[in-house]
Amino acid sequence: MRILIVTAVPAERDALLRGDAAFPGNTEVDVLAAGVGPAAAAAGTAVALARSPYDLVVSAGIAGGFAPVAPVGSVVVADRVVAADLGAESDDGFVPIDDLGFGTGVYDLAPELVAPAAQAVREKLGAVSVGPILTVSTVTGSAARAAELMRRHPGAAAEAMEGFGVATAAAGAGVPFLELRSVSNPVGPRDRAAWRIGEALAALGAAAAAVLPVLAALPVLPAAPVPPVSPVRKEQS
Ligand SMILES: O=C(O)c1cccc(C(=O)CC[C@H]2O[C@@H](n3cnc4c(=O)[nH]cnc43)[C@H](O)[C@@H]2O)c1
Repeated sequence: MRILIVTAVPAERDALLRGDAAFPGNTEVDVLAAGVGPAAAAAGTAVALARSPYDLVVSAGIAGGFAPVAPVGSVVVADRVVAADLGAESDDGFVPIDDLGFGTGVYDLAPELVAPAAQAVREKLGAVSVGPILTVSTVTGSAARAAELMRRHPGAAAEAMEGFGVATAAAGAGVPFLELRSVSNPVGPRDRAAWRIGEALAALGAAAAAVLPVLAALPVLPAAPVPPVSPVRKEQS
């Protein structure tokens, strides 16, 4: 089993590398800090997958948590990732890219991965939230925006900036995907004093240490069909 974990920044990567985890001997876990935001995450993941085969891709890092589902210091396992600001504004509100007819902004994750990952975190840390994790390009900074996201995505657990990008690259390669986050701040009014990054990085490392041996012991999920990537050659006139 070869697992690629994609974080945004080196501090997240190092928290994952530090955590002690015992895998079966045939397991390899690589951790890539690909940059902040969905574009950097997608590009970094796609390059890593093009260079080397993996059986599973995990987007991991810190996140904002939606109250009361995911308090600061808690851990979230996504059952769905949503590109929450990919679409169009209109007089009637936000129109998701799915409704525009330009593809999808939603990936539902395999229950065969989500359930054992969540169970592993629950057993080790005592609690876990399972729910949609939103991917945004702009960090939410107001109560109004947080309320709007919760209205559009009932049950949303957390908000971060990379999951959908990593998931898109994984889907493009037919590789199963999971997102694992620890909560560093509440989603809501901007308040840098309220961030608990050290606490969140420690929780991330502990969660990964719990989850990785469980994932490594699972049967490899079959590769999903990949969408075509077919450039068309322009002829000289
Ligand atoms: O300047 C701010 O107000 C601010 C508030 C929260 C996070 C940031 C970041 O620039 C961190 C981006 C980085 O961390 C993840 N992250 C952590 N918390 C959140 C959040 O509330 N909303 C979105 N992303 C968050 C994210 O995945 C990035 O990798 C700045």
